[in-house]
Parts: sequence; C-alpha cells; structure tokens
Amino acid sequence: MPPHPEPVLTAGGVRAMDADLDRAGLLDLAMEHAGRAVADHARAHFPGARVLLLAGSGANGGDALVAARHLHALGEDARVLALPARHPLTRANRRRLTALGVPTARLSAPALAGALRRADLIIDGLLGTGFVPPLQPALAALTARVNASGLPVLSIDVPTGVNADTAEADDDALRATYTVVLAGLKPTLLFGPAAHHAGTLLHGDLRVPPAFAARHAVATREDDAALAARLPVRFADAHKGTAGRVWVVGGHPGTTGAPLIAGVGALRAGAGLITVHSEADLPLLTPELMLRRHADLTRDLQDQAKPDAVVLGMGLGSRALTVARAALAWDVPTVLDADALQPELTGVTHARTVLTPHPGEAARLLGTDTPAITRDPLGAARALQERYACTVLLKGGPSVVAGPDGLTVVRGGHPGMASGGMGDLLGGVIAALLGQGLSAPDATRAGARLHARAGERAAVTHGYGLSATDVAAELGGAWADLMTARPAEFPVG
Ligand SMILES: NC(=O)C1=CN([C@@H]2O[C@H](COP(=O)(O)OP(=O)(O)OC[C@H]3O[C@@H](n4cnc5c(N)ncnc54)[C@H](O)[C@@H]3O)[C@@H](O)[C@H]2O)[C@@H](O)CC1
Repeated sequence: MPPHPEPVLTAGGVRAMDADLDRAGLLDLAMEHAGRAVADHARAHFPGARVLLLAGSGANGGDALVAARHLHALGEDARVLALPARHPLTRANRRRLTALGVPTARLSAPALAGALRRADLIIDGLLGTGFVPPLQPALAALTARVNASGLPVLSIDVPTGVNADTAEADDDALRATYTVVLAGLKPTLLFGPAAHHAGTLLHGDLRVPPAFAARHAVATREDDAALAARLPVRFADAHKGTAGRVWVVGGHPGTTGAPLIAGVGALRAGAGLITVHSEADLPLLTPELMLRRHADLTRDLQDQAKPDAVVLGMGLGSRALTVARAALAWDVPTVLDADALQPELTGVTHARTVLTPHPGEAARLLGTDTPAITRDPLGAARALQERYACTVLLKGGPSVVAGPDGLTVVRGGHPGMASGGMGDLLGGVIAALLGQGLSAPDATRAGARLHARAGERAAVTHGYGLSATDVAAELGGAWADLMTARPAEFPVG
C-alpha cells in the first residue's frame, strides 16, 4: 500500500478528485497509470495467464481497456468484452485498443460463456465507484456466471456489485481474489460483509500528487510510525506517581471480571497506580491492582482526590448511568464503556470523554438499530462524535475513531479477538494512555492500535481461541513494535 496515512474515499470523494484531476489535465494520465498498475499486478500474480477483461461503460471500464493495451504490448494473451463506452476517456481508450488489434467484442451472456472457457483470469472493470445499487438484472446474470466459473478475479478499484460507500454487497457482487485499489481505500473494502468480496488488496499507484486524494478523504488509516510518535516517552526518573493514576469503576455481582480485565489493560499500557472501585466484592486476581469496595460509588468517590484518568462502565449494571454522570462532573479524562453508554449522556459528556461502543451500544446511543450502524460505520462514528462532542471509538473489525479532528480507521487486529473481555481490556489501555498525558483522540487511536497489534501477536499462538488475558500479555510487545516502526529521524526515547 502507498505511503501513509492512507486516505479513505467515498464515491463522492472519487468524483470530486476526478474533477480536480480533469481540471489539472491529469485524468487521462491517472487512467493510464491505473490500467498499467492493473496489468502489472495481473502479470505478477498470474504469469502466463490467458486474461479476459470485462469493461463497463464508465471510467472503471476505461481502466480495464488501458490494462488490456498494456498486457497486449507485453505479449500477453488478452481479450476484452466491453459494454458501450459512455465516459469520454473510456471511448478514447477503446479506440486505442482497437487500433492495436486486441480482440474486443460486445459483452453479452453468450459471449461471456464462450470467453470464460478459454480464460485463466478475469479482470473486472465493469463497475467501480460509479455503481448505484441495485445491480441491474442483466448485469447480475453476468456477474453470477463469473462467480460460478471458479476463475480467479482481479477487480479494479472495487469489486463489481459492491457499493463503494457502505458495508453492503449485492447477492451477485463479484468475489474477487485480488482488488487493485486506486487513489484510496473505499469503505466497502474495509468493512464486512462487502469487504469479504475484495480478496487481497493491492495498491494501484495513479502517480499523481497525494494531495489530490487527501483533499477529498472522508477518513484516514494511520501507520504505526505516526502513532508511535505520539506515545508517551519516559525519562529514567519516572516513578509510579508520574506514570498516571487510573481509576477503574465497574463490576457488579456476576460481572466482577470485567473491571479487573480493564485494570490489567491499564497496567500493561503503563499506568503507574491503578485502583478498581466497585460496589461488588472483587477477587484479588492481580495483586498489583488496588481493589476498593464501596456501598455507594457516587457518594464515596465524590470527596476523594481524583486520578489522572477514569475508565467506567464495564460490568457496572443498572447503576452505570448515575455513576457516569457523577464521574463526568469531575472533569478528568474519562473512558465510558458498556453499561455507561446511555443516550441520556447527550450534553453531559465533555471534550476529554472517550466513548467506546460496539455496534449494539452505538445503536442505543444514536436511537437506531444495529444494522444501521454496521451498514455505515464511518457515518455512525461521525454521528456519535457530533452528538456527544467527544472522542468515539466504534469497535469492530476494523474499529473507527472519530475525534474533533476527523475519522481514522484502525489497522490490523485479528478475528480471534471476538471474545468477551476484549473491550474491557481496550478501555483500560486507553485510560492508561490518557493518564500518561495523551489527548483523547491520540490515546484512543494509539490505544486501539496497540490493542489490535497485541491481538495479532497473541493470535500467532492462540489463533481464534484468544482471551483478553492472552492479548494483555502481548501489549508490551505491541508497544515495542510500534516504537520500532517510528521513523528514523524521530528521537527514540
Ligand atoms: N481518482 C480516481 O480514483 C480515479 C478513478 N478511476 C476509475 O474511475 C472509476 C469510477 O468511474 P465512473 O465514475 O465513471 O463510474 P463506474 O465506471 O464505476 O460506473 C459508471 C457506469 O456504471 C453505470 N451503472 C451505475 N450503476 C449501475 C447499475 N446498478 N447497473 C448497471 N450499470 C450501472 C452507469 O450508468 C455508468 O455508465 C473508479 O472506480 C476507478 O476505477 C480511474 O480511471 C482513474 C482515477
């Protein structure tokens, strides 16, 4: 993938970028580089393959026609089935291709059936970011046929039949083996189930200034070096009092493990002193955590000297909203999770609040249903940030962070992290970073990436059977990985 941070573009962003490129006289060049990148990837991954290129009427089809020209120029066996061209550059590239004598025919069901029999690889340039769902029946019949052929598919920009902006895919959307991503990631390539259609993502460099894509990005995906540059740096004289005092507030009879996991997350992410406050009796599983039992959390904590950061809600049950209201009035950096995530907090949260909902909790906070969240995670994260005027981590595979400075998509992680306690651990990690002085957006982005990286490391041993404890044990290694990714010119602390 390209130098980072990677832009995430919606269909509207791509259209705006294309208009900019057109004004600058660069659109033709961009299509040329797109097609060349596709041809190069096809040759690299499928050497000697007989290639069937499917070209639609728009610029996505134009990219395919350019790819066909490059493959032909390199002596490869390339044939084209195309719909009538509507985009001016697609028409121009069709003429160039015909002039070279590349076999090109009109795309139809019989033509496709014949061509599939003598192909080893399909290059999909039918529909890109210009696709407006649903897939028309005639086209759906063709994509279903390609899927049924079992041949590998290399899609250009996005697989045909997925809406670039959402996580939804048409039933007959192409199932790509590879997708060559142009100009920037699209939400559909990041979030399932649509992302399951994309296969492995490859980078297609348009060779235009990165500013063209960056200007129209709806979100970015940050690299580890950028995140590491914001992690706290300690001097040798650090002590437990300067490394951040964190309170974990949670637990309830029956859910006493959740706040303890959060405490371990805070410990492994560097917090100096961690106290777990609960109205339940908590078992002393980790002796480094200080456990305090209270008859009434809000009353008992009110007059105590406040910590550097709070994480609140895990396993707290029906008392969570009352306790969260009280904690927000302390005006210290506060992570709210689980039972504390209630719509009544509108107008109560402050700028140093971090909300960490999963999609079900996000739906509750926005007064909608879970599918509305999972269909458009970027939109949901932004809506939460706007409504609660704080930093929001919408958990998922991948998670999204929405801060006042914009949206980022968290890299990495592992599907084995889909197990109970994982969110509690993450809340503790973010609180530890808040307690060490990071801003709410920085602590959330760095914490989410540390947690994801620790999950990747733990999965090497435990695979899908990951526990939050396994991931906690890898947080130190994950931190070291991020620090190693730091750019050389940055002083290593
Ligand atoms: N800045 C960029 O990112 C660049 C993007 N390029 C390509 O341009 C593509 C976007 O091109 P376009 O905006 O022309 O759009 P597309 O080529 O994705 O599709 C447009 C065509 O699809 C048809 N169509 C839309 N919905 C349909 C449906 N439901 N059933 C059947 N037909 C449907 C439209 O009538 C139109 O003719 C990108 O995906 C990418 O491949 C490259 O050419 C170079 C630069």
